[in-house]
Amino acid sequence: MKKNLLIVLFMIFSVILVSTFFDLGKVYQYSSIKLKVFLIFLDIALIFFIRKAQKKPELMLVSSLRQEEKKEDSSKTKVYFDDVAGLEEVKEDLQEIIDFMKNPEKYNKMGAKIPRGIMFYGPPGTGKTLLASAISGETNSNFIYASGSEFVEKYVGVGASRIRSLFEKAKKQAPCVIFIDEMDAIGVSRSSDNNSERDQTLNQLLIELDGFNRYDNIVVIGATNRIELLDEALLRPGRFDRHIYIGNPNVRSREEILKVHLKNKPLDQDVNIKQLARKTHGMSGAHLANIVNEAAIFAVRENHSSIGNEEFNKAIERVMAGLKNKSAVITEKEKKIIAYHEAGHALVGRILNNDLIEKISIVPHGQALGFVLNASNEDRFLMTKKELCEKIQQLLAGRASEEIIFNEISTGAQNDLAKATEMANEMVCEYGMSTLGNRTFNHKKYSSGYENLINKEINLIIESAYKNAKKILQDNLEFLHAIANKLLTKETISGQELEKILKAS
Ligand SMILES: Nc1ncnc2c1ncn2[C@@H]1O[C@H](COP(=O)(O)OP(=O)(O)OP(=O)(O)O)[C@@H](O)[C@H]1O
Ligand SMILES: [Zn+2]
Repeated sequence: MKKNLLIVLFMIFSVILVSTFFDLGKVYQYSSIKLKVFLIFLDIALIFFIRKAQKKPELMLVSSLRQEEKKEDSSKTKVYFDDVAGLEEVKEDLQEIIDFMKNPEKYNKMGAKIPRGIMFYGPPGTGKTLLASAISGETNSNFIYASGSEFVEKYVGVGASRIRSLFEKAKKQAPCVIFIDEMDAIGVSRSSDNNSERDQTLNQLLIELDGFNRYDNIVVIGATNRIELLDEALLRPGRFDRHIYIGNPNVRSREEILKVHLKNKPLDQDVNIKQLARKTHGMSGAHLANIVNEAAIFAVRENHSSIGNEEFNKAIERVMAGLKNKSAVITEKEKKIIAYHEAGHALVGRILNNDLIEKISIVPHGQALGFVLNASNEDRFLMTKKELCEKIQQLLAGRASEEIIFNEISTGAQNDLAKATEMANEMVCEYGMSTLGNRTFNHKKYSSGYENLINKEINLIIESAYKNAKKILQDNLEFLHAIANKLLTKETISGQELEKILKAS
């Protein structure tokens, strides 16, 4: 505001100054040299003040704090865990922190330090901000919102001083939850480039995190879509040492989220929320909230007294059209291919018993359209040749399953093939596990005639693993169908549910 006023004054005086040189009628008949000099000085002074207003960190700090205050005002309507649908495991995980904030004496008496730095990571719009503000709601503490990008400045030291004032403010408002969204804006690995402003900001944040054990009752929550970019120092014990993944919702959670957002909205009787949840595969909570809102707007526009299926369909279409990540929009046919692909990985993995299987999912996760999560039952330092071959079989089982069921293969196995090739290459070139003998083939320290032989060995390992995986699946086809069908209806299956399917079929 102040800067704009200065600019307007500058322009007015400049116009008067210029006009004094052209003796425009009687108005300026007194335009003496003195007046001209006075106006020139005035303009120079104004330029000086405008530049100062642009540079002055304090001014910017005040404006950023005002922004923060605005955000706080808007968050005055408290959010509770009930407003966050799904994410049951995460909420359970957070109970301990909530208990600590409610009864700090209980923990202090035992000398127990609760992890107070939490990092939420995962795709955008999945409820990270919502969850953080629900923690403040549940503990009846203040919520301080900041975004990493607010601390990114050209002028060295400004970001660091904003971090300092953020924590000072938190100390004054304790008990409170500090939420820093877009952590990657300040927390990217310091070695990646030479940016001394960002390094100073990050260092200041580390200092505050280390110092804040002394403060009472402050929880700091960071959020990022890209945890792998963050500086390791930030994720170390005592800092953001709890890392909680918040992924896209599965069909049941989507139903719950839709219900939260449809609360208090008039619906046509034939609207089926379960069906809406099925239609919105791959969408985040933010997309679902958006769909409900769009549908309500459509209904108002058409003068309906309640929201009907037609409005929901239009809203889904509109939100899907706006999606940047088109991979999130998956057709029924693709969903089926993904389900059989993941079922293939899980079944071969389970039968070979490489690792216990913790979760199978066809909910998109980053670039992957589905995934099988192995729960390693023990830390492994050694792997046998047989185990490595079995791992490759599990990797190739996704494609094998697609080939068996659809008589066709898809691009979905790209990553699996890359990993399998890498493992086979290591077996031949690093572990001496091929007919080429107990030797390595590293750093080109071998004659060029070996290149062909190495390739042949890698191909042999991969071909035989693929054949084995296919045979396992063909011998257990009923299980494959059962797992894939379950995935199509539920989208995620736990390890225990997998065991149930295998027993029942
Ligand atoms: N689990 C959920 N339950 C209810 N609403 C949800 C849920 N997840 C997301 N939403 C809706 O989506 C909106 C955006 O979510 P939020 O801002 O918390 O996402 P985010 O993970 O912080 O996103 P980003 O990574 O882009 O900052 C919320 O305000 C809410 O309306
Ligand atoms: Zn795969």
